Amino acid sequence: MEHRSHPLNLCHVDPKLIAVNRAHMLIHGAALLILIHYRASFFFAEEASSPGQPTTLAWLIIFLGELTLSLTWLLYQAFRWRPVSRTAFPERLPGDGELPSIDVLVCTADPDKEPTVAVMNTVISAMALDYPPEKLHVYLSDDGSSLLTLHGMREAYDFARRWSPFCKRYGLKTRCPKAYFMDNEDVSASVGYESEKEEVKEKYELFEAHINGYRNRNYGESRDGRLDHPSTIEVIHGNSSDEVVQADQQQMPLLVYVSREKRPSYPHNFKAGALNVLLRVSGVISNSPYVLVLDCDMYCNDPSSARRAICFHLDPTLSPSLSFVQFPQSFHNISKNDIYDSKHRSPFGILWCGMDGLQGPLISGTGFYVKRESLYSKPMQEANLMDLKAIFGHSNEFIKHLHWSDKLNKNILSELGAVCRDTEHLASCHYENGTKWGQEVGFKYGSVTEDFFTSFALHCKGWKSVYCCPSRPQFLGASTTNLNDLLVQITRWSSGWAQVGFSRFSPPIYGPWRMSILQSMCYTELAFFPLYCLPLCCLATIPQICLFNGVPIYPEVSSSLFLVYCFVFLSSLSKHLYEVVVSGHSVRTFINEQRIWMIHSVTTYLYGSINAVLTKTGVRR
Ligand SMILES: O=c1ccn([C@@H]2O[C@H](COP(=O)(O)OP(=O)(O)O[C@H]3O[C@H](CO)[C@@H](O)[C@H](O)[C@H]3O)[C@@H](O)[C@H]2O)c(=O)[nH]1
Ligand SMILES: [Mn+2]
Repeated sequence: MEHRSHPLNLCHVDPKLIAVNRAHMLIHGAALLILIHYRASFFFAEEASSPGQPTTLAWLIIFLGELTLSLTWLLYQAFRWRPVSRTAFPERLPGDGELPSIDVLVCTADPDKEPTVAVMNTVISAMALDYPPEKLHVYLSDDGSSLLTLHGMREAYDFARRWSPFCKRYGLKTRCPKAYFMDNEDVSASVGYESEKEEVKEKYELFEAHINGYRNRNYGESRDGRLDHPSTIEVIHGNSSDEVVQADQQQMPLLVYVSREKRPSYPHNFKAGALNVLLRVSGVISNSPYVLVLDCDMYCNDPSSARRAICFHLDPTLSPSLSFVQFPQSFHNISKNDIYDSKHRSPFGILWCGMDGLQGPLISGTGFYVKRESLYSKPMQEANLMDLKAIFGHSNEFIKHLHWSDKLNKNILSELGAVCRDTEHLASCHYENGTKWGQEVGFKYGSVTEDFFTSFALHCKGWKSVYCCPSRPQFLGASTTNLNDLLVQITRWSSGWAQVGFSRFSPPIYGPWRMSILQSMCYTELAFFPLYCLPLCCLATIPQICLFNGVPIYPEVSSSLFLVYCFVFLSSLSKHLYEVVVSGHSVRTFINEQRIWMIHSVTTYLYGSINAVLTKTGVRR
């Protein structure tokens, strides 16, 4: 009863929105059927010219284009079928003693492109999450294997020992120091706040100066080693001489630096490879049942995300089948007139809410709390040792930990050297040879968008996910804001999605047997929407050529079918406009989104699709 009257979370369904969506589906769908009938009947009409005639060819191309667009529209309706939103009540969680522990996995790859001070701000913000420090363990994967990053971690640990107690003492919301000092969030009128703030600010400036000084002194640091280096794992210890820190004696979250081995002859599988190494290393050190994944450029903007996520993970009805809780990606560098749609409004504002009402949203790369067990696939209890080794590799230590959960290796701090030596082979590049890492366990290899592929695999296995979207962004990062970077990024994503679409796990074939038809429609739409490039390229050329050559391909203005064409055009635009406005955005956003969608369709989606086809056929490696 207690649980029913005070649930840890609520799911809200908006009947009005659902009614609008479904009514629109019906009317718009009927209009599309009329148009398809109109096109199809041309080919059966007696006066139709023979195949090969320019008119027939033009009609055929336009028909195929319109059919593809109609099919994409149909798939898209799955997102509109039952959108929901959710609220979590962290204040209703049990006491700290009963909370499960959490491992935070942060990835960084290149200290030139991802400035070390910013990466450390992300690390510090994660260490300052509102969660019992003995139950929080932060791991940073450094794919660049840079001494600067390792040095930055030591500096970050020392600064965090001053910073976290300060945040907790005054209940600060912004726990990323750089953002806090920039925003000038003044929350407390307590005595001593102002002077302590000044002191901490000084420490922060010193911390920045130390890292930048180190970088300048070692500017010549060789870059050759990035693709060729052994693994390094180090548990970071404080070395602070700060008196306040010495006196405070507050417990800090465990902080671990991990740089996996890389050799030019071994594929490193990008971020998925890095995350799998972190899963193994954290699995033998802290082995928390829940894992938060963060990109190094996305800091924790609100300390309550961990407790919010745990509200879903501890919910007795959701918990057994719940794999992950995804928070939206929000960005701090978006201008008011976001001409390139850098904030990705549609996925985070519409699509993920739609999937949340089905089986759950996708992993969005960062800002999600996943249950470790769901990434390990099979139930461990029954399997024998040889089977487990064939799946997880040869580490006895790692396999031993599969059976324990939530037990921090208490000896870690005393036996630190030995543990690190032991874990180093878990981070070696041949550890995964002959195992199921990247296929059946961990993050999936085979697509540059490991997040899309991994969530598809999880949903296929019957796991669910939820989308939590509180009004204050829980995570904030930097988005791509110039056209060049954006085009490169979306080409990469399109290629990754299409890679899954063309693989043997293709959602329309592999999905419907393993998940609901609506959920697999969502995945199909996402995997194949780079193919928008085909109808868009046709429609951007054929009608114009026909017009100049006097070939009629649309009904005459006086025909009633002309009205149906107008209706379909206006109806799809007004539905888009409605969704933009209802989500609190302006007409300008609508115009920007229309424009960038067309730009993407004939550029990035096209290149991404071509790239996926070339990779599939082996022309490109
Ligand atoms: O070999 C690599 C490559 C990347 N990364 C890290 O992965 C993260 C994402 O990479 P980035 O180059 O920033 O890609 P984006 O396109 O910005 O990332 C988006 O798209 C990716 C692929 O879908 C997701 O993994 C990300 O979470 C999502 O933010 C960053 O922290 C990188 O440091 C590695 O650790 N190792
Ligand atoms: Mn990024």
